[in-house]
Amino acid sequence: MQETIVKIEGLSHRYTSSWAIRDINMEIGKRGIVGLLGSNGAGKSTTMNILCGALNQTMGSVYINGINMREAPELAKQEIGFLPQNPPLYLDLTVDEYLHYCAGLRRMPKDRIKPAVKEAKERCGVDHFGHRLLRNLSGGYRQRVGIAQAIVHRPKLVVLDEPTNGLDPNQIIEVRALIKEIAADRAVIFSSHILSEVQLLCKEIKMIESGRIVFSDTMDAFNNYVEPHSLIMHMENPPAVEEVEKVSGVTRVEFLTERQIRVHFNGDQEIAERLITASVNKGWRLREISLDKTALDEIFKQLSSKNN
Ligand SMILES: Nc1ncnc2c1ncn2[C@@H]1O[C@H](COP(=O)(O)OP(=O)(O)OP(=O)(O)O)[C@@H](O)[C@H]1O
Repeated sequence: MQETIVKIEGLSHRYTSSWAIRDINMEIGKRGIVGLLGSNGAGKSTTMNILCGALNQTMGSVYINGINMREAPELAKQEIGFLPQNPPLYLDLTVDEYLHYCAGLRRMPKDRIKPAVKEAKERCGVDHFGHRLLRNLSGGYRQRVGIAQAIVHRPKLVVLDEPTNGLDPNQIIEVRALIKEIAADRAVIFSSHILSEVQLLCKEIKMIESGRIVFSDTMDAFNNYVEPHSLIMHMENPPAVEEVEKVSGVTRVEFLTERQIRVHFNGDQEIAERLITASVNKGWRLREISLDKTALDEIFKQLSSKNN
């Protein structure tokens, strides 16, 4: 494995009586985008807030580039850029004023702030908005400024908590491209509750459910793991179960309604073609065939319960 920028050991946090996250361990390399995927309330924000020093954990340790966040928070925070779920944008400041202020907060030497703000604005595509008040920017551009404040001090790690939330589809595409670009020379942690978003952006995935890491591997490994192994067929003239089971690759068939069946299969997804051919040849009058999307939710549930 490449050198690590983040090491988390036995991290647990309790807000009141119940645990929000429990015994989280992870290591993150110095380059590329790692996706933190989990449903609402799974514990993503809690983990990221602790990681960035915005929240003190109940138990466990966080090391950023070898620096213990609890013991030397100011030093550790210099290595991190953070875009929280609700970015702290001061709407009465201009983009320039805001980014200067953020660079100052990160203890950048005064003479380095101006060029750093210029570079961050250019990278995030907001250089022509330097004098504009944040309140007069669209949601997509505000988010770009949010990302600019996260990279202005040239941190080695950028943490983005649901950065595409609330953006329209075009803005999402733009922000995604920007995230890819800034990950070229540093580590980015990207959280989302949308699987497809993580699949598009990330090389590695950590899945968190009910406060625990339930999957941690490469995106390829995850995709192999969660590939659907069943599909749904809707037919006007469905045959007996045994007829469908004769199609090569089919392992099990179950009736969901009078005209709808779930077909479990092994291996290749060309099974759909073979089922369509069988249907045409044998007059099953197929109306619809689709990969079983509920199967994915099922896998998420299994992953969570296995690890609880
Ligand atoms: N300030 C708080 N006080 C008490 N409980 C909290 C607080 N913040 C979060 N929680 C609880 O901790 C658990 C984890 O929440 P967290 O916000 O980390 O999840 P999340 O995965 O980021 O979800 P979301 O995407 O909805 O923000 C949830 O059960 C949540 O209700």
